[in-house]
Amino acid sequence: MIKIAIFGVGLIGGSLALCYKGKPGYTVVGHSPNPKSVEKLLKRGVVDFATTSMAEAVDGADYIVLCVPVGMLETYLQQLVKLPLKPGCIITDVGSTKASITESAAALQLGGAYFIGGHPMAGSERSGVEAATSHLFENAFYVLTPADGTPPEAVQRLGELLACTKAQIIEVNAREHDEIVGAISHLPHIIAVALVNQIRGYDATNSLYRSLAAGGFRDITRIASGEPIVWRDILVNNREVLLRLLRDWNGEIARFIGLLEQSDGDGIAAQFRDAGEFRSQLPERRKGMITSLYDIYVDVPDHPGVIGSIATLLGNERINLSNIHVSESREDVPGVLRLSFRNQEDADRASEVLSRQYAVHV
Ligand SMILES: NC(=O)c1ccc[n+]([C@@H]2O[C@H](COP(=O)([O-])OP(=O)(O)OC[C@H]3O[C@@H](n4cnc5c(N)ncnc54)[C@H](O)[C@@H]3O)[C@@H](O)[C@H]2O)c1
Ligand SMILES: O=C(O)C(=O)C[C@]1(C(=O)O)C=C[C@@H](O)C=C1
Repeated sequence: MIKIAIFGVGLIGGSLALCYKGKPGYTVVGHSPNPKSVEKLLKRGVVDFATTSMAEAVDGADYIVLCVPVGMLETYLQQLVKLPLKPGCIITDVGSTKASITESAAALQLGGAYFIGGHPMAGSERSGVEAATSHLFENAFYVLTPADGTPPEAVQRLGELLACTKAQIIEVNAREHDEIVGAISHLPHIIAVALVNQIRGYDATNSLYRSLAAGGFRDITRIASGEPIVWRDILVNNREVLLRLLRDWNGEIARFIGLLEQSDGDGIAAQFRDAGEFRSQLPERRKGMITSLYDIYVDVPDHPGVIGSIATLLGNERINLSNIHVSESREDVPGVLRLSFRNQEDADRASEVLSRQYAVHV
């Protein structure tokens, strides 16, 4: 039996737990310092066992996964290595920054255990175990940041464990990770929050701002609803990288101010062209997505239950849906659903079944 101890069973810890819970050969133990949370975890059935005791959680554990906010990682690691750990035990984390924890771990005496930093490039603006799902990591990149000197066998063992997440494992240097993820994740979160707060200020004296806020504002600001403590810790931890990125951001904004001052329409259009071209090259369907999915598009009327009836039609034919995305959800406009399948055969069969009732495009 492989024992996995998860510290901090929230969105990410809970989603990881669900990847193993109920799979033969695995036992998942959840830890929380709070007895009420322990009760909740057991009640929700996210873990096999839950405890407030660190020692009990790590006793005999083959893997320990730290899923607490970045600001708590080092403290947890220091406490853990004082406990008797199973020889060969692999400790990993899921923190959104990697340099500081990887460097702290390298400076600690881990006994017979190994630390390998980890970061699944998937998540949500939601938080807590209520938002956890076993599919969260499917097709996403999962970054590992082993320090120099970590035995390759240990990295391989962790990769084998994480295969259950259906994510694509990739090794990246911890500092390079923080530079890149600072730019593609942390900076966008700052921009989203700053933008929402700018509009919040205008809305304070005229609530038409919130009333008229439509798709564009929602699309760019979803991530402004991230969990405040989680994001506080990430930004403070990656402060130096972010200060550099924000100075570059000021340059981008200054460029727009200049173009507008000059009424330089061609310059503005060129900015949109360059951005659109780069954006069209991003993996489209989901952050970090790497494997191809096979898509079909279905026009659907805007009424409740339509997604359920499509899922039922597919379920009746035993066609597995991998992903579903609502492309248009305004009240007055029929929606377009993008349905993704694992292979062309499933996509073709789904197309045939659904086209009996709906307009289907491939
Ligand atoms: N949210 C995302 O999109 C995302 C994606 C990838 C990685 N991460 C990383 O995953 C980790 C967890 O984030 P999350 O989104 O699951 O957050 P979450 O709030 O859903 O879960 C955090 C968990 O840690 C516990 N916790 C919070 N503060 C604690 C403290 N002081 N002491 C002990 N436990 C504490 C909470 O009770 C909860 O169980 C963070 O390090 C974050 O950087 C987040
Ligand atoms: O999709 C989201 O809501 C996320 O914020 C996920 C996201 C990201 O920025 O892409 C956020 C933090 C992570 O550490 C990894 C992924």
